[in-house]
Amino acid sequence: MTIDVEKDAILEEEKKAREEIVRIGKSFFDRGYATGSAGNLSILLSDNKTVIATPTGSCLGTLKSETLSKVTINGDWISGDKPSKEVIFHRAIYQENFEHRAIVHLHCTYLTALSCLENLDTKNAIKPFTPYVVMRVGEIPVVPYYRPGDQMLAHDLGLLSPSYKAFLLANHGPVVTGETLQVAADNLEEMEDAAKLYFILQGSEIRYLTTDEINELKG
Ligand SMILES: O=C(CO)COP(=O)(O)O
Ligand SMILES: [Zn+2]
Repeated sequence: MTIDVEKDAILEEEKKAREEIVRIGKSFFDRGYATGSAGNLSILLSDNKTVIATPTGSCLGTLKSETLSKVTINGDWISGDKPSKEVIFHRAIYQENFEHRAIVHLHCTYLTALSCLENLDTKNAIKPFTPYVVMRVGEIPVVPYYRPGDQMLAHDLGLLSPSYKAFLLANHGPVVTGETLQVAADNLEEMEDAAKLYFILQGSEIRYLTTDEINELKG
């Protein structure tokens, strides 16, 4: 590839990433997964150095492609509005595992409710009772509570990043990764539905999947 063709491909990739963030942010907001200015989204570009992220305080329903934040994976703010205060943990997740290409963090109702329960199993927040969460994300470790934007969130998520695809921040909400932003969004929706079912099933005796059934899904 000549330098010009290469440059065009990079610009095209960045344009698509920006459009994807705007489209998926609006979809989350329109369907009630995101409210007010909570939550943040990001995509790591194929250079493994550049992250396009939602600006701090932005409403996911009204994002603008040209004002999204562009930062380096090391934390330098290149352009756009001021990045999300959680970009620090998005960067840590990418830095520790390049298989994660996009991240969704929301305060969606059921997963956030789940994150507020005492005595969660910190190794896996959703004990499997349906197959899809197991198939799509596997186990979901719980990160202890820290205030939003705290460096410790980045520290803990960075340590977990090589081994997991999704995480639950205690008393806060989910962080979900994917090989694309659409995959991360689909993973989050599957988790949100499982958390909803978990609350609907309170008071009923749940038949959890057996170890054999879970292992078969991990295949
Ligand atoms: O969800 C949020 C904090 O955890 C929102 O923060 P930002 O507006 O800085 O992205
Ligand atoms: Zn948050």
